[in-house]
Amino acid sequence: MPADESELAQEREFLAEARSQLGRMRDRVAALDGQSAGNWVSAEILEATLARRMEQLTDDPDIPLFFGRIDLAPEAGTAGPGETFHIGRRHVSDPDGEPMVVDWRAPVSTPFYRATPKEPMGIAARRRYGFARGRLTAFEDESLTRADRALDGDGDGDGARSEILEAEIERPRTGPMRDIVATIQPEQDVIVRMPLERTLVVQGAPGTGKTAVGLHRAAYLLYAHRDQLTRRGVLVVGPNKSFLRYIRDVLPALGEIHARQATIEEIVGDHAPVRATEPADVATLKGDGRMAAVLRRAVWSHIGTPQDTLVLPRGSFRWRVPAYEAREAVEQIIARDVRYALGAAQLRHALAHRVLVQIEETGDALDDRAWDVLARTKPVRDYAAAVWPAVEPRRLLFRLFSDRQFLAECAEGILSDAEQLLLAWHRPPRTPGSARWTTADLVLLDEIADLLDRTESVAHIVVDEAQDLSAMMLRSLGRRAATGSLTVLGDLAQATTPWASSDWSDVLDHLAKPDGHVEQLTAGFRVPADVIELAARLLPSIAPGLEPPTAVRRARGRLRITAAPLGDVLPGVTGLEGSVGLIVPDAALPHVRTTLTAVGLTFAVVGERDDAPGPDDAADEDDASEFDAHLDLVPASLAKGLEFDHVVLHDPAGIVAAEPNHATGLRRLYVCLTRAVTSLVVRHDDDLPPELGIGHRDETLSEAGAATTR
Ligand SMILES: Nc1ncnc2c1ncn2[C@@H]1O[C@H](COP(=O)(O)OP(=O)(O)OP(=O)(O)O)[C@@H](O)[C@H]1O
Repeated sequence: MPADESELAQEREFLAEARSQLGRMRDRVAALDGQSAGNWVSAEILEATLARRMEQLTDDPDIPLFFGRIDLAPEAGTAGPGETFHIGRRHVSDPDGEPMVVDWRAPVSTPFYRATPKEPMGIAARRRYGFARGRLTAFEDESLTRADRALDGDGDGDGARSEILEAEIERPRTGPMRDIVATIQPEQDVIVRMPLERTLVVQGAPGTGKTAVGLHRAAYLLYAHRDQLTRRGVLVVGPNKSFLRYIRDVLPALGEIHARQATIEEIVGDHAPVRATEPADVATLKGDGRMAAVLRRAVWSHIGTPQDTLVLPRGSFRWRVPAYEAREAVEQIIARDVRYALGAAQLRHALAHRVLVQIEETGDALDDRAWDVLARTKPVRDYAAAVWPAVEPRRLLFRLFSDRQFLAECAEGILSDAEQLLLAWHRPPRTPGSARWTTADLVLLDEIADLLDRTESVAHIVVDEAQDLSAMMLRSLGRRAATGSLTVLGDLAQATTPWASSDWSDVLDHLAKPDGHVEQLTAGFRVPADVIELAARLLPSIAPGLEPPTAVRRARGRLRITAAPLGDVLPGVTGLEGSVGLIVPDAALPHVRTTLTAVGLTFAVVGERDDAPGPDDAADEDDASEFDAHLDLVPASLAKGLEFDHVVLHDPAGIVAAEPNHATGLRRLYVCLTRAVTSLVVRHDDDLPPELGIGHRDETLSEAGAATTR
């Protein structure tokens, strides 16, 4: 048997042994009894821990148990080889507790991702494994010792190109997003393993792995700070529900099921259901950071100045707190800058305390309970409520939008008259209950709720496509990470909302994390060079300071620009291996759907399930996803974050025109152009936007209907 063959056989044996040890670990956990804990609380915790452990130990035969190996450099003065570690998705140990596979997140695994010949990090060699359906089929060794590499003639390089890595990068895409745990690149790994306390922004061009890195960072943090993060929570925020369905398998595949994945609408959705949309200028103003000051004023404007004496009858006595003392108490509480609702409670206690002191002066000794009892008496409650009335978020926002005088008082010096006019309802609903709230309203309700009562903070939030969030949306996330940190992912060139950010330091300010810092990713793992080159022509118009990604895919891709009818273009694409996305202007969806049906193609429509009747969760728990279809029909507004092996982009001019202004339209087009992994067909009837620099429609048309084919 050749050396490689016998080595492969040994590795297969090792894999089989590791699998059986994983089975043993699982059996052991299954035999443990959660009820053996001392009391019901610890029993419940133990049962949950055991259940999680069982999930982590589940062996999926299609998922390789390990994907890499590092051979430590022998210690100085020792003769034999150094220790070796197999790196995998989870830890597997033998019956003596010795590790057979180490978790990719363990510190010992770091050199697998980061070591280079220049910085070998104590390892002599790195091995990568090739798998086909869970079966080990190949391995590839890379020496990191200078002596070996000098013999190969590349002693100073940063690392050899790995065929296994390339195969992974080039693999045809099918189904929802997958993890990249076997091939995380050094600059990505640095971000993944940043300390938990660090809030960071990851700016990166399309396909540079921002989403992948953000999710792996969540998995890493859950591993490195297991107790804290499972107790306090991890939140992954995505731009829409179909995107969340696209990424939902990544964390579970990494053994992590305890992160909540939600859209911003879902996060603020507890306050009221969204029942309306509104013009972009109104929504933009509602998302402006100045609204925070308006709302603060609106909430605190409720506090009145005590004018009367509080009279508290108790037995045959009538205790009194004069108005000036009550005023003093109110001022002191306001100066403490507490939340509004807490302030109300403190006022009750301050008034009660003044009564308590008078009672004690008569020689009666009272304890703290008496203080509480006094604070809860009706005269104290009524007096405090009159001075510091309860505020309900919906009622307050209802009043702000329907009472011009009140709005003017709250917005004076903050919003112009024209802006106030924009906010005011012209035909106010009759009651707060009948108001048709918009998403921007819900975000304002969330701000009000936080002015009243502190919002609970989770330990870490990963926010994707963050460039699209308004200042007020960012504030709502920032407050949910007030005692935690965030990983903010985005690309300013892909900003497509009217309220989007154009500067990451503003984003950090709105998140209340001004010390956060910005990392950049530049290597593009998705979009082939020819497609990037086309999309990058838009950059000077949409984001002058930003660079296109550097394509790491070896294939330059296929790019075709044609005016041939859609029905003629599609059959040539749908027959190809890998997923196909047909991206169309939202308004063209019904018409294109009819065309697809007419030519007999089977397809799924991205986002369609969001409109389906019934509870959202039912749709989400349903296993099938639109991303399991071979052909997806994608409204341009939902293309962000997705990728397909082959993309047909229908009617670019229509995609641009659908946005409120040309710059946003071009950014939407940039997003749509950068979804392709292997091939892109741009199909158009109208002239292409001049920024693409392709010239007139006639020039792009060849007789065959495919002028630009590379
Ligand atoms: N290190 C890597 N190894 C292999 N594939 C990778 C790597 N990094 C990223 N990818 C792949 O590149 C593709 C793009 O990644 P991802 O969607 O995370 O990029 P993005 O920067 O979020 O893109 P966009 O800005 O378009 O949302 C995915 O298929 C991902 O699996």
